[in-house]
Amino acid sequence: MLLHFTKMHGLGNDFVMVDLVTQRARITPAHICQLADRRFGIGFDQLLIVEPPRDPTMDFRYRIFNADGSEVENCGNGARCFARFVRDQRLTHKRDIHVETAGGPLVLKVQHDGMVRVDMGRPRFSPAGVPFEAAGDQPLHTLQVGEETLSISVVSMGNPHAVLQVDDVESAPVERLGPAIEAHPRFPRKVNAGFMQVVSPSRIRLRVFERGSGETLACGTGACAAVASGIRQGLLKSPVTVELPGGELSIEWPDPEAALIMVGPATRVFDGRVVLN
Ligand SMILES: N[C@H](CCC[C@H](N)C(=O)O)C(=O)O
Repeated sequence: MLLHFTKMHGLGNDFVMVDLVTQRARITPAHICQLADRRFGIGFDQLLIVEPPRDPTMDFRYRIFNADGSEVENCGNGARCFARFVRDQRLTHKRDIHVETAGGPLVLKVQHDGMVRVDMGRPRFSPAGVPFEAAGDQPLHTLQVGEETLSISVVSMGNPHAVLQVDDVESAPVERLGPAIEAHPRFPRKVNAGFMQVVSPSRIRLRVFERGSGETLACGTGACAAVASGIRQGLLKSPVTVELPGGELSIEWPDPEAALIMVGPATRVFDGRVVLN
């Protein structure tokens, strides 16, 4: 069958968007891996599938799949692209969009300047909520990775994050430590590994080795997790500009009881049709 799709990105974190509101298709894990392949398929960091809502008070449901086919709970850059996509596809004319995700409901606002504002919900630090095997909740945990003893913070943004503070993101050993942290046995559902350099209380530089997709040019939930971790440790003060390899995000977390707010771009690249075998 032929499947219509749209290619989008949020600061270089790239997505294939599929509208299953006006199309009907059964997309299998094998299809997802085929479509993810940057030579034999289309290529993406995540596949985002838009469906009618299950909860009638919501506007849509959207499902998120990593390049390895795993379904996940939340995707910050993807949420912004989803909001732009449903308006471009004329599936809604709303600017304030309520969407169901596996990680819970999100409220998105498409601003008149084209940027998208996402209420990303509250960060959760309890190890059980990440999940991460640890005796209790604390700002920093030690994690043994081979010969190295790392000091990490753990945060759930609906999806799991480990944040490691580094002196310089450029020289951080992301290729080596990223996969080792991602698959560490103390993270029963694996984890996204963020490498955070604090530039000032209002600016960080960040690289993220994403669970199920590898290092990406940007990670929205990773930016939120890093800012929440930095504020909790007294290193940062809201609002914080997060400088990622693909560009900048603005993250606000005005107080510990509040939700994190992320504002950033969503870019449409091309529309296409793909054969699903
Ligand atoms: N790899 C992530 C999902 C995508 C998150 C990222 N692309 C973002 O913008 O938040 C995970 O397995 O939890």
